[in-house]
Amino acid sequence: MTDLGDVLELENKITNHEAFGKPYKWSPRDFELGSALGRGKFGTVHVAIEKKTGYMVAIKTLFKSQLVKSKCERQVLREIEIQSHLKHPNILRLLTWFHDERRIYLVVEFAAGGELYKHLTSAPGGRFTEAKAAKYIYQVADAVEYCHQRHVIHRDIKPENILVAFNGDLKLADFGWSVHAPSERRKTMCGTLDYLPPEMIRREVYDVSVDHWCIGVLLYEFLVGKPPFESEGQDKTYARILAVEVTYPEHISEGAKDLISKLLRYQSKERLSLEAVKTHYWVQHNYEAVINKE
Ligand SMILES: Nc1ncnc2c1ncn2[C@@H]1O[C@H](COP(=O)(O)OP(=O)(O)OP(=O)(O)O)[C@@H](O)[C@H]1O
Repeated sequence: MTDLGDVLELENKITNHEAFGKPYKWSPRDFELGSALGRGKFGTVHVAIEKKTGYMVAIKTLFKSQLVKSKCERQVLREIEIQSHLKHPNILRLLTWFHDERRIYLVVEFAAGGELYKHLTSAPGGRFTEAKAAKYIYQVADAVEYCHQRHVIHRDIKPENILVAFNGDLKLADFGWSVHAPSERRKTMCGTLDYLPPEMIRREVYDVSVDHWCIGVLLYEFLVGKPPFESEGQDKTYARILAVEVTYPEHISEGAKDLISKLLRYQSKERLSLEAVKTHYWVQHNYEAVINKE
């Protein structure tokens, strides 16, 4: 099935969703809107409190006119459809959604720590300790493994798309680029330049293992403070990705290097499984150190 066919099928599902088109019981009046948490391409995110329960949430408001203008309606519908089915402690929960004439409201779990990217840039030396990086990579691998078991590829894993909960746990967010992986493998180019795997640069068909590559890039960025293939121009970045040209600063341990190098494999089939990431000796050893400290 083509990408478009896929999206149309999902759109059809949404318009047949029991909550769609009905004067749904949730409305903005159910929530006390608080301060703005940030701005995205299509609207603003506010912290809010559900009036009856006092439950704290985040509400993302999207303007329909802007979505239509940017031809992103389908992408957003896809994001809603996919995220509403994912229930995992390290995936940002979409609690409910509703819409009025002008806006779509997404009610999501509140992640009090904000973007992981900010945590990384403000950490000493702009990088995480190996213990923290191991905990985080375990949680991301567990969340992504859960997605893959449900045939969902995230395709855009990077620190900007991960939030931090009040208790310090990670919440994978931003499923705007994610897709339900059909049996046939896919060919669309997407994702962030620094995180693109070779098969996407070469515009070849790809599968869930694109996310394994991104977890390798993510771990490198956690430990070094910048992604491994970062270069001045796009062409240079592409060339370095295709050559899998990775250099490790001296402070990176052998265990971390071993794990990164087993994820950053040109051949997608050779990339370590997510189960193997979680049980990798470097992750286990360092994650235990964090648990004992907490
Ligand atoms: N659930 C949440 N809890 C806490 N802060 C959030 C939450 N969701 C979003 N934010 C904050 O609001 C900002 C904007 O989020 P949003 O998801 O709209 O945009 P984005 O992902 O940065 O951009 P884009 O529109 O390109 O996807 C985020 O950068 C983050 O700081």
